[in-house]
Amino acid sequence: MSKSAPIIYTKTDEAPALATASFLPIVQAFTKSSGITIEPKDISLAARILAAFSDFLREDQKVVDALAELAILVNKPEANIIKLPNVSASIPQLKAAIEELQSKGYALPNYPDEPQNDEEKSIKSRYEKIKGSAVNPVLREGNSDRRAPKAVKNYAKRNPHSMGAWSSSSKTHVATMSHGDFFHNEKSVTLPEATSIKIIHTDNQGKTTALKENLDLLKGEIIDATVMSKKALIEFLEEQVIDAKEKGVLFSLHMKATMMKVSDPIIFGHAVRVFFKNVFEKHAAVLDKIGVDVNNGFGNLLSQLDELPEATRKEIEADIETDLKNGPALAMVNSDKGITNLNVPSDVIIDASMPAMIRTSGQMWNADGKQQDTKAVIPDSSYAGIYEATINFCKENGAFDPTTMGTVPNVGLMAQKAEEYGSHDKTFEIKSDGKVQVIDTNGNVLLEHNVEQGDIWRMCQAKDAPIQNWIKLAVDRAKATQIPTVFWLDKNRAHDAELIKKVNQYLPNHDTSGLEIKILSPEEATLYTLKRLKNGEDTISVSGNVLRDYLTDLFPILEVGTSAKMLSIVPLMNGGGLFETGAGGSAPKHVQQFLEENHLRWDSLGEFLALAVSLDYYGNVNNNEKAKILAETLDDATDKLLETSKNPSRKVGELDNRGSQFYLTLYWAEALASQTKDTELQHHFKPVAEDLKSNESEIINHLNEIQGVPVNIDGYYAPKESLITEAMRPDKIFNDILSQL
Ligand SMILES: NC(=O)C1=CN([C@@H]2O[C@H](COP(=O)(O)OP(=O)(O)OC[C@H]3O[C@@H](n4cnc5c(N)ncnc54)[C@H](OP(=O)(O)O)[C@@H]3O)[C@@H](O)[C@H]2O)C=CC1
Ligand SMILES: O=C(O)CCC(=O)C(=O)O
Ligand SMILES: [Mg+2]
Repeated sequence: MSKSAPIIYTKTDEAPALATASFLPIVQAFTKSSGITIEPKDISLAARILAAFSDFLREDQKVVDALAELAILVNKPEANIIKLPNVSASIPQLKAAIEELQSKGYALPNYPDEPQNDEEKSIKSRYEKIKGSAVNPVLREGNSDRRAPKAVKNYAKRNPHSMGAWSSSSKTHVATMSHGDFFHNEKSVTLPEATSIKIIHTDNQGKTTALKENLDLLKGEIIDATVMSKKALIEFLEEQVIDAKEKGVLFSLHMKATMMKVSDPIIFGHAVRVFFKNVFEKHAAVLDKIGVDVNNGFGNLLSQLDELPEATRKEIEADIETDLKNGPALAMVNSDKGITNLNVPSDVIIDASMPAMIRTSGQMWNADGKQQDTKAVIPDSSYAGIYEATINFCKENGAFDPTTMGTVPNVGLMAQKAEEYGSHDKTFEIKSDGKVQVIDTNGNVLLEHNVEQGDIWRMCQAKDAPIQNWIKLAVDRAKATQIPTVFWLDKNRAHDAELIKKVNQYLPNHDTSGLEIKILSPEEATLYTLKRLKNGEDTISVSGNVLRDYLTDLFPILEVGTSAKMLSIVPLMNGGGLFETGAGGSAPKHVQQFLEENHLRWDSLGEFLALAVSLDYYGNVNNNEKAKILAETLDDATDKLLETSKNPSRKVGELDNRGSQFYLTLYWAEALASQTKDTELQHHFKPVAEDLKSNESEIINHLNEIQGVPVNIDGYYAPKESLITEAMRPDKIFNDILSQL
C-alpha cells in the first residue's frame, strides 16, 4: 500500500482545544493499525502569532506557520482536514494573547494601536492579518453543506432542550436602518470579461487617493459596492437609545465584529459613543489624549481610566454612571462582573447571540441578572429582517417545539472569500467628503458612490466558479433528500439580483425534474421555512455567505439546542475535503467553568461526526476498506452515544467531555469488535472493548470524582501542554487500555 496523505486534525483554542487533548490520542490509537496517520496542525491564535513573528523569537521558540501550510493543502485533491472552531480574535483578545506569550518569555512586539513609524506600521499590519476571522476564510476553498444528522434530530425529539416560552405581548423587537445603510446603498455588476480594477477616492477639491490598485477580477465575477452613512447610522443609533428607554426594554447591539473585522468594529464604536454620549462629549480631549478607542469596545475606555489623575478619573466614572442611569438598561454579558453588551465586541456575536435570545423567550440578561425583553439593534438591514420575521412568528405562534419541529439544512456560498466575508481588504473608513469609484483598466467606472467623512465604504466579490459549484451542491442536496429547496435571494437587492441571474442561468444545467426549488427574499424565505418547520416539515436553505453563517446557528439552536451537533462539510473545489466540527464557536464560557470546577461541558459530537465523514472520505480516496469500517463503526458509536444520552452534562460532578469521550471510545471499540467485515480489526479491538467495558464504572467514577476543584493549565491562549494533558487525560486505566492499541 503506497503511503496515503494524512488526515489533518487542527489544534485550535479554548474548549475545542481542551477536548482535542483528550480526543486526538484516542483517534490516533484507533486508526494506527489501519495505516492512517492523523497529523495535528496547530492553528491556535497563539501559534499564529508566534508564526507571524518568528524573527523576534529564539531558535527554540520558533513554530511553523501551520495555517500557511494548510492554505496550500486546501487547493490539493489529497486534502482531508478536520477543522475545529478557533478564536477569531478581537483586538482585546489579540492583546491578551500577546501579553500572555510575552509573559512566557516570547519577545513579541506590543500591538501598536497608533503606529509612530514604519517599523510599528509593519508590526501592526502583521498583527492585522491574525486579527478577527483569519482562519476560516483561508481554509474554506469550497462551499458549505451543514445539516443536523438524523440521529441528532431524533435525539432532540426524544430529549428536548429547554425552550423559553414566547408571549404575544413580548416587547422584544429588531431595530434596523431604513436608509443610508449597506443594504439601501448597494450597487452591483457582473463582469462580462476579466479585468483589473482600482478603487479611487476623490475629495471635493478633486484630489484623488487610490484605496486599492491592481485587483484582478475574473470573467463572470459579481462585484458589488456599498456604503454605510455615518450620519444616518448615528441618527439611527440615537433614536434607538431613546426608544429603548421609552419602551422599557434592554438595549442590545448584535454585530459580527470578528468576521467583519474592518466595518463592524467601527459601527460598534459609534454605538458606544452614542450610548455614552455625555461622557464622550464632555471628555473628548482627555479620552483622545490617552488613546481611548471604543471600536474595541467600551472596555477599552474602562481599562485606560487608570492612566488618568484620580480627580479626572472620578469625574469620568461619575459621568459614566449618569449615562447609564439616564439611558436605557443595557443587556449584560455577565451581570455578576458588570460586563455589558458594549464592553467587548467579540462577546456578543450575532450568529450565536440572536438565536440564543430567541431561544430564551426573546430576552437577554439585565444588570440584576434577570431576563428582560430586548431591543436588538442590528444597524444594517440586509439580513436583520430574518430575525424580525422569526421574532414576530414566535410572538404569534409561541416557541418552537423541538419534539415536533422539522429541520433546515443549509447550502452556503462560501468559497474563495465570497461576498461580505471577503470584503475586509476592500473596506475603508472614508477620510473626507467626495466620491469612491471602482474603475477598470479601460477607465470605465463600474461602481460609484458619493461619500462623506466617516462613512464606511466596501466592495465585495463573488466568483463565477464558486457560484456554479454552490448551485450544483444545492441541487445535489435537493436530489439526495427530496426536500423543498429555497434560494434566499432578494430580487430588490443589487447583489442578489445579479446572483439570481446566475441561478436562472445555471440551474438548467442540472436535472431538477421532480425537485421543488424556489427563489424567495430572505423575509419571505424565513416565513415559508418557519411555517413548515412548525409543522414538522423540512426545508433546505440555499444562501449567501452571511446567511449561511446566521442560519446555521439559528435553526440548529432552535432545533437541537446548539450548532455544535451539526454535520458541517466543505467539499473543496479542487477535490479534497474540509470537515468542520459543528457550526459554532469555541465556547469561552466552557473554559471558565472548566478552570473553576474541572468540568468541561463542551460536547464533542461535532468532532465525532466530522471524523466519521473524514474517515469515510479517506477510505474512498485511498481504497482503504479499514478506514471505511472505522467510519461506519464510529457512526454506530455516535448513534449509541445519543441513544444512551452520554453527552456531557452542564453540571459539575456529572459526566463531562472526558466521560462522554470515554463512552464514544467504548462504543466504537465494541462496534469494531462486533463487525465481521474485517476480522483483523475485529480481533484487534476485541480485547480493548472488553477492557473498557469491565473498567467502565471505575473510569467514569474517577472522571466524575476529580471534579469540583479549580484546574491550573498555566494560561488561556497558550496553556502548558503537559498540564492540559494531565487535566484532560487524568485516568490511568483508560490511558493504559488505549496504549495497547
Ligand atoms: N468555526 C469557527 O471557527 C467559529 C469560531 N467562532 C469563535 O468562537 C468564539 C466564541 O463565539 P460565540 O459567538 O460565543 O459562539 P459559541 O458557538 O462558541 O458559543 C455559544 C454557545 O453555544 C454553546 N456551544 C457552542 N459549542 C458547544 C459545544 N461544542 N458543546 C456544547 N455547547 C456548545 C454554548 O452554550 P452554553 O454556554 O449555554 O453551554 C456556548 O456558550 C469567538 O472567538 C468566535 O469568533 C465562532 C463561530 C464559529
Ligand atoms: O470565522 C469566524 O469568525 C466565524 C465563523 C462562523 O461563525 C461560521 O462559519 O459559522
Ligand atoms: Mg457562525
